Amino acid sequence: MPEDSTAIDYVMEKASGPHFSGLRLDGLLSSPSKSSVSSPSHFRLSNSSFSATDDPAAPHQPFVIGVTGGTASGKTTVCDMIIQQLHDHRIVLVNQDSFYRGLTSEELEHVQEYNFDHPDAFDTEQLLHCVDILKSGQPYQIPIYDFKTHQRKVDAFRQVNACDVIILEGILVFHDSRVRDLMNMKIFVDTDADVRLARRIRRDTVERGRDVDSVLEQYAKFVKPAFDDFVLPSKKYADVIIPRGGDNHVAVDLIVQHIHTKLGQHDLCKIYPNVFVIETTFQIRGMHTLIREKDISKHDFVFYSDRLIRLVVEHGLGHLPFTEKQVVTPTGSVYSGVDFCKKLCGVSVIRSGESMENALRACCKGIKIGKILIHRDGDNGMQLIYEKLPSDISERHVLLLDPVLGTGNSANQAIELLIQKGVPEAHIIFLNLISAPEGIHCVCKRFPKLKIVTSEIDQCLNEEFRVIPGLGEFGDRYFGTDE
Ligand SMILES: Nc1ncnc2c1ncn2[C@@H]1O[C@H](COP(=O)(O)OP(=O)(O)O)[C@@H](O)[C@H]1O
Ligand SMILES: Nc1ccn([C@@H]2O[C@H](COP(=O)(O)O)[C@@H](O)[C@H]2O)c(=O)n1
Ligand SMILES: [Mg+2]
Repeated sequence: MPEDSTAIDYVMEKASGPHFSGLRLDGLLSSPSKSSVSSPSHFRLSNSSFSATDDPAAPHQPFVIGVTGGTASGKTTVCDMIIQQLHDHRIVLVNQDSFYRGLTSEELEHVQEYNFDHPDAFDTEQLLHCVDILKSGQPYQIPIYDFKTHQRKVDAFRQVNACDVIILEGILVFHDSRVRDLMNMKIFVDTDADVRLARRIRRDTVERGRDVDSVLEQYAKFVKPAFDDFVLPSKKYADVIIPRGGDNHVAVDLIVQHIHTKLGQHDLCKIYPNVFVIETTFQIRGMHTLIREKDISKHDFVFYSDRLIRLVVEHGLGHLPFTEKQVVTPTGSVYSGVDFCKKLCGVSVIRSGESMENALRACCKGIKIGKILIHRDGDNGMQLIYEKLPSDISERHVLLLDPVLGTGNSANQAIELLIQKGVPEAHIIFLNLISAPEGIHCVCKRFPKLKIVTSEIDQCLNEEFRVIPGLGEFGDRYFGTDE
């Protein structure tokens, strides 16, 4: 909607700007703000609030973030920003509003007298139950609340599934200690009361079917007193206070960074249980450092790539089924061991996948290796050009070889072909050195039963669909065609 410079909230937004001195991080950042003398820190990150994920005994507990603040302070806006920036994680937003009790017909007749800002207006037991269920890894059907009718929808729900991060947002989520105690991080969105009132007038008249008089009346009678009685006193529980809500990009970025750190680097493995990143060591990091350097010699690039490929191949082979086998040792004793899976083949995606064939041959004597060539036709349109696969491939486990997983489009095309040839999805292991998160999402969403084994997950793809930081065109560097 275009900004109307005469609208009351536009005037208030503009007026509020200079009154805030920005953010302060205790012990990390400080601003010469005048507020530092008289008020508590505007922005505080507390380490103690991350006990759930710090506890190694509870590695799969979702990280719970509570977001509160007065009405129209920008809670939902801040949550949306966090969700957008934490795109690598499975996140669910649970709004306290969804747990408003539906009004009885008698209450509806006197709706102007109903206090929607009092803790009793919410079914907090049900909210607690919802978070409990989500924390146990099960889905939950969240009610859908209608602010126009003051009722919940009778037979419609919003299903939310198990997740890594739960964001719990609402005016009174810090009020009840049982709800507060569920949270690993507590955020208070702190926006001037006059800005909030202006926003609320606009929102409630545009979206919630109210007229200006009723909004002002409700505000004076219930909203403001409840803010003073319940919301503002809960500010003391906050780990992070965000002045100016969604306008405060610096604060939101810092929060997101902090959550990223607390969740660890390979959360994609938690999202997709079939993604395996080989355990990192300084040797592995050292080899990655070498092959990623743009000026490394071709010889060294090949040497260290081969070493890494060998590790990925060995790790991938570890995911194959085996049968038990006993042998007699030269001492005459019996050793109870296992026998390798015999029905196996490799398939390399030409050309860079061919760089992985030698490592596979070195590990699996006489292994059959097929080939697939996919032509990149625009950004998404992949075209299969050539395939040569073992005729009995449907009976084999397949190690699909491609050193870099970028968008996932060509990988999906190759996997699709293998499935068409009768290979069960669960019999495919996709091996690569470097994966982009976008590629992992793309492949795992479409083929959840397939396994991916990689040695590092990179940050992202850039606008040209290249992996960042990545290592450039692997095939050109490996086969020396970039010179
Ligand atoms: N920084 C901002 N500048 C202008 N308008 C905003 C800003 N943040 C939120 N709004 C608007 O104010 C209203 C209330 O914001 P919202 O995020 O829904 O607040 P809350 O969830 O705290 O009630 C919404 O209509 C939203 O579009
Ligand atoms: N039927 C209802 C239910 C709630 N409200 C008001 O909503 C506010 C909470 O939502 P925010 O997005 O603003 O946090 C709260 O202040 C209630 O007054 C309502 O008006 N009608
Ligand atoms: Mg909201």
